Amino acid sequence: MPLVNVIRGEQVPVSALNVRTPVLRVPLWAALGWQLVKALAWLVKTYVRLWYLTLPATFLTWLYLRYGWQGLAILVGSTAAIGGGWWFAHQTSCLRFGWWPILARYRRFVYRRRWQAAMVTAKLAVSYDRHIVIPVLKRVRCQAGADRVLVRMVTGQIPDDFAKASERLAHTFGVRQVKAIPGPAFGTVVLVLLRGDALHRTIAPLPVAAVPDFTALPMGLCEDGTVYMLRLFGTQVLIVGATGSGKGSVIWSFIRALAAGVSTGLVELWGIDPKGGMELGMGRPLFTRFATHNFAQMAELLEEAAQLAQARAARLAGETRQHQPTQAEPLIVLVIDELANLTHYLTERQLKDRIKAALGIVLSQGRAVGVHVIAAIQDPRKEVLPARGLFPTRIALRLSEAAEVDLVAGDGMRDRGALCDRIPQSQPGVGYVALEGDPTPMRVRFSYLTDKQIKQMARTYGRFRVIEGEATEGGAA
Ligand SMILES: Nc1ncnc2c1ncn2[C@@H]1O[C@H](COP(=O)(O)OP(=O)(O)OP(=O)(O)O)[C@@H](O)[C@H]1O
Repeated sequence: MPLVNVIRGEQVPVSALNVRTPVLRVPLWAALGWQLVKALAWLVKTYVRLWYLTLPATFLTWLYLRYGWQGLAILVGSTAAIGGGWWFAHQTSCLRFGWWPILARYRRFVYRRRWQAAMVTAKLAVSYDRHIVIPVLKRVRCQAGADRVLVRMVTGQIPDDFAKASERLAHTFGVRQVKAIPGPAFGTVVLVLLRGDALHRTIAPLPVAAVPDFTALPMGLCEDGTVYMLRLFGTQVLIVGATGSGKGSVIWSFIRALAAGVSTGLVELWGIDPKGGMELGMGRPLFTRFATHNFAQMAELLEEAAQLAQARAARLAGETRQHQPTQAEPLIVLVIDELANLTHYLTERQLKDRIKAALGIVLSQGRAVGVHVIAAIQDPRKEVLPARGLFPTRIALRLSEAAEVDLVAGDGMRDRGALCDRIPQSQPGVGYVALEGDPTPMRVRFSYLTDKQIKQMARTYGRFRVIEGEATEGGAA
């Protein structure tokens, strides 16, 4: 039997004052004296612990007693003037070192008040050896639209326990969403409590970089206000979303990020739009190859891409692990809208098999040799898209069922906060992505290009095209 049991966490007393049946008869004055000493000790402890409240209160009381109301008025006025001056002179530092820390103190106080009840009702309190132990609220940091609460978990808990209770916690603390991410040290978890919504407005098209960075293509905005960058090197991209979820905006944000590369010949876009060119048609001059009606031609296009990937792989084997695009050997990107038309709905069996085989080769061998696929699909089920596992990067937009989320984003992602089935229809272009090195999904909104902006982009950056097998030189649509 261990001498001492170590259980990290905070013990919840049964009540503030515990009275036991006396074993020894203690005189009343001694009992009262002891309680008085305890009360004094508690007062001193609280005074020191809440120094950020007690010290200013002491100072204000002294100021009032010494100088009266004038003293207080001068202090409040000069503090407001300094704060206002700082705000107008340098807003970022004012927020970072002035406002956020003050707000964090206040929020810590608010969370602390509800902490015990929240942990117990969210089933995050642990009962051990007749004691109730709850996670410890360690620190609160505020930032625009979100609070980050560092929590030390009770021994035996893992961040996923908090992820599973995130919805309860969101309701308890009155915030829009709670995300649980592993903390900086073992045994800790960071709860990100999201308040406002940086994504409620449509995101305008982002600037086009003169030379695209294939490791960081700007696509839209993350909910923490940063730009969402997609890494294309080494991956294939699948976009999944119900009808009207904004799959088109992901495709066009992506094409825009590559547009300068298209005009300089560093990138070739090959478009496959089985819906008759409804989606990609507006940007035709950007595409080197384009197939919209003829499925045989789509199969040929995919087979050509597969051969290219195999040839490049054979040539580069042992030389490099990542192909670097040049004008002589550009990066090929197959843009496929409504992939299910090729892999599932197509009735001609032979053609379907050819397409599946070629797609499998491109997806598996093209990643490292500069032959990439970005494909959109509505239905993520395995029978609709058998090659789903060959897309390392998945973008999950609004989905109709909760069960689809893990199919698309990965196991446990819904529990970790990818609430794709909760995205309102009024927010097209909003979805969840996994960022590198972060197991929790990030909510993003992709930039939206109007038809006019797409045509304008095609005129500016379009180069040449081969449509349904016929070559047509020249940029203008
Ligand atoms: N990122 C976005 N920001 C704001 N509005 C958007 C965004 N994306 C799409 N929309 C709006 O939502 C509508 C539907 O979008 P879109 O047609 O791209 O969806 P979809 O997923 O491609 O649908 P479908 O599967 O039917 O083709 C658009 O007409 C547009 O008005």
